[in-house]
Amino acid sequence: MAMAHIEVEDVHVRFPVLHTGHRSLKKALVATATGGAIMREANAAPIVHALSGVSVRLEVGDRVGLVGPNGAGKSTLLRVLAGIYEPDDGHVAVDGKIAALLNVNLGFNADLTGRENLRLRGMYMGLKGKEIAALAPEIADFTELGDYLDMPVRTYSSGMQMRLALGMATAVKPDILLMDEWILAGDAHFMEKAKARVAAFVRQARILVLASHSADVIRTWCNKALYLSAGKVQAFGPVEEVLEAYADAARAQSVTRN
Ligand SMILES: Nc1ncnc2c1ncn2[C@@H]1O[C@H](COP(=O)(O)OP(=O)(O)OP(=O)(O)O)[C@@H](O)[C@H]1O
Repeated sequence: MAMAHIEVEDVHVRFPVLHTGHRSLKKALVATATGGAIMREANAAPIVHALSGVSVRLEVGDRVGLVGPNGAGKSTLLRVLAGIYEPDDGHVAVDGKIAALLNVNLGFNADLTGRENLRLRGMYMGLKGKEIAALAPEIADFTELGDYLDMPVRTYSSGMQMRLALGMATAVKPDILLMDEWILAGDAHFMEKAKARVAAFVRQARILVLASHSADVIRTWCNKALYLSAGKVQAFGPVEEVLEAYADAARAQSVTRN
């Protein structure tokens, strides 16, 4: 059986905040309580330190919920794992076939049709033309997109794009699945139909990384949790322990604020 693992070593991601009016923006950013640490240098644009020395190793069987306040770095970490962002410093090694269901235009090329996007994504995942062609009817059936499959993706609603992404990802059975929780909240009819398939698909992944603000979602799908705050790992371990650490920190912060 194919092994899968993820090794993240001292990863840093920084975003320069480019804006013509960055002097006043700088003040506004520094005043915010949440989000990555903001660094200021004289006469330079501020830099958001979205991930700041993140290290973690994930093995087969790890189903990890990413938790933390807004701006903690959860989406950034998912994008680094998906290869969408390169770390500014540090290393990421990923072994295994990855599928990323992230809410960033879902990685589609808006000018290509649904079918063309499926082909591209299949190739990106290392499938051969014949394998993609063999999957196509099942995906078409699952997505219920009908003639829309031959229309450019820019004509799709966000729900339709979600169906297309989900149809493709669930057909290819990735070793490693990276998800935002939004995917678990589609329109009622479609999710009713998709539920069994999504559940089976999430379970078959050898490693799952799921960002969510819902403790219930984390408890349902995960066996570990990683608590990020200001781009740093605050806790990593069994779900209940980490959720407790996060809840304690949130309580402490609300006491300090009041
Ligand atoms: N493209 C970008 N340009 C500039 N700053 C960014 C960019 N993407 C993220 N950031 C900043 O990086 C930090 C981490 O953001 P990220 O989206 O990873 O947080 P998150 O934990 O996913 O938040 P949420 O729970 O609100 O979705 C934040 O301070 C955010 O403002």
